[in-house]
Amino acid sequence: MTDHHQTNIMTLTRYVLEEQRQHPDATGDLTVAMNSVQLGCKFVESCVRKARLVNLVGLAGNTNVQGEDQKKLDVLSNEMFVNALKASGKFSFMVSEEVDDIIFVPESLRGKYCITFDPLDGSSNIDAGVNVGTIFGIWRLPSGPRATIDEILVPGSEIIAGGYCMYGSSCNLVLTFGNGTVEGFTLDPAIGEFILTHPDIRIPPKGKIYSVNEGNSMYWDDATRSYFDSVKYPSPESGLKPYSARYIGSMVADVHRTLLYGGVFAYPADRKSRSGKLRILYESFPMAFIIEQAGGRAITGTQRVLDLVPTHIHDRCPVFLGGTEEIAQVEAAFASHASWVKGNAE
Ligand SMILES: O=C(COP(=O)(O)O)[C@@H](O)[C@H](O)[C@H](O)COP(=O)(O)O
Ligand SMILES: [Mg+2]
Ligand SMILES: [Mg+2]
Ligand SMILES: [Mg+2]
Repeated sequence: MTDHHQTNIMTLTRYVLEEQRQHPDATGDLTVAMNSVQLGCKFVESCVRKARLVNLVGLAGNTNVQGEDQKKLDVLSNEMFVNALKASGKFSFMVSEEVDDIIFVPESLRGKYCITFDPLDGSSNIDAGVNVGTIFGIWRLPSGPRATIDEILVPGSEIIAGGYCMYGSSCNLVLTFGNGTVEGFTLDPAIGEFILTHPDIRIPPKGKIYSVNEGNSMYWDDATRSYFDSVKYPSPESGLKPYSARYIGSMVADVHRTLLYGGVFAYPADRKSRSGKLRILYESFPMAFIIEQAGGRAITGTQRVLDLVPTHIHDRCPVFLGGTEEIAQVEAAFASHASWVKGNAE
């Protein structure tokens, strides 16, 4: 290293290659697959930066399977990811938030993985220039190119890689392969490479921030209300201070802050959205995987998120994720209001 320049840098590609070397039977397929993910993220990052200047803000004029109005950037990001991922030759099929059905890759380009992704998360924020992101999960298909959809309608714990990229004041890609570490990379726009800047991220067991759309609180169940009341109005005897509230409305940004600073992020079920809002395969599972690998927990209120088995590709689930102490308190709130939950499930 010279005075100011680090020359032995850990890029994302180098990191993935080094991971691969830990596994003597590895074929390099995951490295190639990750390169196509990186390409998609760099493309979206570049589009997000110039969106206002090149008229990439606003609606595309279509709705997706969730009934959401697609933004121009939702559509463009989706197309970029689909093309880059297909071209890698490592995926047999894909599930995207923006595409109603499974995307099957042409036979000649099929590989042993499936990828699920939310190409642009938090897209309602895009027109205001607020942080957005991409979320992805990678799955090994036991039957490889001959796999059927059943091979990803499996418990979330079978995911093999999860990550997100946040297009914010900097562009950060956070990734785990499930070996108990979560690594954070920052894009150096000068060389177009993601550089390891946040090695081995650990979520604090207890934080000071809660993150939830409180505008939905009139629809909450008693367990959810009692948990959030407990962080806002700690009993005087406890000597605890109330938590601060932070809510951006981009899951990637809210989870990223929770991962780094600690606390709790939630999108609970409520009387309006009986399964919450976040989609299991490409929002809840990858984020739950990252949070668990960083030492935290992710639950629906009553169940570990990664124990869920979706029945449809766009299924949703409630999510509470954060530090171990916060999630133990959420669990306690749901246990003590179990009768409410049971009564409503019937
Ligand atoms: O579900 C999300 C949106 O995803 P999307 O833009 O559709 O990929 C999350 O990013 C946000 O956490 C969520 O949209 C915030 O929802 P509200 O609080 O506005 O209901
Ligand atoms: Mg959407
Ligand atoms: Mg999303
Ligand atoms: Mg999206």
